[in-house]
Amino acid sequence: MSLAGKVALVTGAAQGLGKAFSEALLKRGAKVCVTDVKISQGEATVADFQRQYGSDKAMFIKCDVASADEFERTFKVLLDNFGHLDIVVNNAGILKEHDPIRTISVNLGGVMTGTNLAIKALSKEHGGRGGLIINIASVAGLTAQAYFGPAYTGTKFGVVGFTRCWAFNPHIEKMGLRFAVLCPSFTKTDILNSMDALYIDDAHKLVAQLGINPVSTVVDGFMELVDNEQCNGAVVTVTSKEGIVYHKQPLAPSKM
Ligand SMILES: NC(=O)c1ccc[n+]([C@@H]2O[C@H](COP(=O)([O-])OP(=O)(O)OC[C@H]3O[C@@H](n4cnc5c(N)ncnc54)[C@H](O)[C@@H]3O)[C@@H](O)[C@H]2O)c1
Ligand SMILES: CCCCC/C=C\C=C\[C@H](O)C/C=C\C/C=C\CCCC(=O)O
Repeated sequence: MSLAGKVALVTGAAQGLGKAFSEALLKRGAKVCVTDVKISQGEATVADFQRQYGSDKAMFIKCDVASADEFERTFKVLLDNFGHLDIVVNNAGILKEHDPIRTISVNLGGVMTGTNLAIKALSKEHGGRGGLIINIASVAGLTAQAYFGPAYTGTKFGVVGFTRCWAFNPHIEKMGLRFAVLCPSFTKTDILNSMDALYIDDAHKLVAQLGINPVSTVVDGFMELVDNEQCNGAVVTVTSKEGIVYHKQPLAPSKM
């Protein structure tokens, strides 16, 4: 499916998975707004994208997802430049167990703020064209591990619950919105370099036991969610053992 004419915003996209998701969307014809706290790396990523895909296809905006004001300004600048928005990917995340409050502000607060702003910008009830909100959690958001960060795990469980709850909202259909959650297992990115020393050895042991995703497989899982237009509220894991798998909520939501 072509994404020509679509506009996407991806948070934490200067490097790693966010950069790879952005490039996958660009390859399919979308325009992408790359946002990140890392200014020089974000600008370099966008310069590279502009060389490959066209100067009008990508832009960079510095945005700390933990700052509601900065995030709101980012949506405004994006809409002023690209005119509309169709896909929001709340990807920015950190793994810093020594700072649980910052972990909550970025991993969960950032996803909540980004989702709420996306609902306003995309909703047909607010003058938008409808669209897709993909929130990036982790397998650690579905299954807690014995030797993996509790604060990180708590925020990722939060991302899954928050996003599923929005997907079940009865007004979503008339708003023209679709929600999805991507839950990768260990993936080869720089996030390991930012991990607390306390967890590095255990992370390496888990990786040796369970394997590690190449970024490309996680991108396949991401594009599966972009393309599965019939599916609202999908939660998909990407693991090296099982590949891309859809997960139902353990108990169905109650009906009125
Ligand atoms: N790599 C993995 O093993 C793995 C597995 C499951 C889920 N994830 C999730 O995928 C997402 C991307 O991780 P990654 O592996 O690409 O990590 P990464 O560290 O390579 O990239 C994360 C990006 O987010 C940015 N960022 C950090 N704090 C930010 C903030 N406050 N505002 C805006 N941007 C910010 C960083 O500058 C960086 O560019 C994260 O949410 C992470 O939890 C990663
Ligand atoms: C080279 C090591 C890379 C380490 C990446 C660092 C952080 C990863 C964060 C992920 O969100 C956590 C992922 C997995 C949680 C732990 C184990 C689950 C394993 C499930 C499985 O693959 O079967």
